[in-house]
Amino acid sequence: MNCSPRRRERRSRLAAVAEADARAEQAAVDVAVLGTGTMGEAVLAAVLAGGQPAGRTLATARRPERAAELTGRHGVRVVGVREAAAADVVVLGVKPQQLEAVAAEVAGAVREGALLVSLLAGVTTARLASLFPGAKVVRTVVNTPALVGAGVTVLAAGAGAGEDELARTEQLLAATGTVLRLAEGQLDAATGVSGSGPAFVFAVADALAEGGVGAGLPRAVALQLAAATVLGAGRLMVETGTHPALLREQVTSPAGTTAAGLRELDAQGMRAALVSAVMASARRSGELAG
Ligand SMILES: NC(=O)C1=CN([C@@H]2O[C@H](COP(=O)(O)OP(=O)(O)OC[C@H]3O[C@@H](n4cnc5c(N)ncnc54)[C@H](OP(=O)(O)O)[C@@H]3O)[C@@H](O)[C@H]2O)C=CC1
Ligand SMILES: O=C(O)[C@@H]1CCC=N1
Repeated sequence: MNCSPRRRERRSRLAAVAEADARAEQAAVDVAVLGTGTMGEAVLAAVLAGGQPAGRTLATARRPERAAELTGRHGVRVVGVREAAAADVVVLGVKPQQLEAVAAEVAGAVREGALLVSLLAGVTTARLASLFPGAKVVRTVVNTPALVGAGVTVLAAGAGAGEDELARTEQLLAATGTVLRLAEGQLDAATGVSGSGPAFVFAVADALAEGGVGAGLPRAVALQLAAATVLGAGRLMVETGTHPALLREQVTSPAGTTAAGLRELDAQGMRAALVSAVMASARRSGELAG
C-alpha cells in the first residue's frame, strides 16, 4: 500500500522507538519484589517509574486478588517466592518477623552475586548476608510518602557490597523521592526520624484537625486545613533550608495567637514527647535486628 512520506516517516520513528524499547528490555536485568505489601508496592512503582521495563519485573503475592491487583496496576508478572528470589535484583519487602520463614522457603534460590535490597526495619546487612549467602546486600529505609514520590530513603551497603551496588540501588529507588547514603550504624536512628516519622506527623495533623473541630470548624474543613498546613510547612522548611526554630519564630507575634498555642505545647510536653517517640522507634529498630 502507498503512503505519504510523512506517514512513512512517522512509521519509521515509531519502529525506531519500539526497537529501542526492545533493546532496553533485552539489556535490562530482572528485578523482583519479594513481599509486595505497602512498601514493596511503593518501591515496585518507583523502580518502574525509573525506567525498569515491566516485562523484566516480578512481584510476589500470596492471594490471587492481590496478584491481579499488582498485575493490573503495574503490568508485572506475579511469581512464587523461589522464582522471585532467583532474580538479578531482589527487593525484600516482608516484615522482620516474616524473614526467617521466607529465608527458609527460598533457601538456595538466591543467585551468587545477586543484589539484595532490603526494606526491612532493623535487620542488619550481616544477618541478611548470613540468611542469603552469596548475595550483595544493601539495606534501606524507605518511608510511605514514597507512594507519591515524596519519600526519603536512606541506605547503606553490607560487607560484600560496594559502590556499584549502592549506585545501582540509588538509581532503582530514585523515584521514591530523596535518596541518601548513611553509615549502617545510623539506620536505626533514621528509622525513628523518617521511617516511622510520617506516623508522628500524621498524629500531629490529626490532632491539629481535632483542635479545629474543638474550636468550631466542620471536620472536613479542619482536615483540609491541617493537611495543607503540614504540606506547606514541610515545603517551606525544605525549599528555604531555614532552621525550623527560625520558621517558628516567624509565625509567632508578640502576645499573639501562636505564642499562646506554643506555651500550651510546652506545658503539655509535646516537644519532649516527640523526641522520646523518635528515640523509642530507633531503639525498637535495633531490637528488630534479631
Ligand atoms: N510501612 C512503613 O512505613 C515502613 C515499612 N518498612 C519495612 O518495610 C517492610 C514491609 O512493610 P510493609 O510494607 O508495611 O508490610 P506489609 O505487611 O504491607 O507487606 C509485607 C508483605 O510481605 C508479604 N509476605 C509475608 N510473608 C511472606 C511469605 N512467606 N511469602 C511471600 N510473601 C510474604 C505479605 O503478604 P500478605 O499480604 O499475603 O501477608 C505482604 O505483601 C517491613 O520490613 C518494614 O519494617 C520500613 C520503613 C517504613
Ligand atoms: O512500624 C514499623 O515497624 C515500620 C518500620 C518503620 C515504619 N514502619
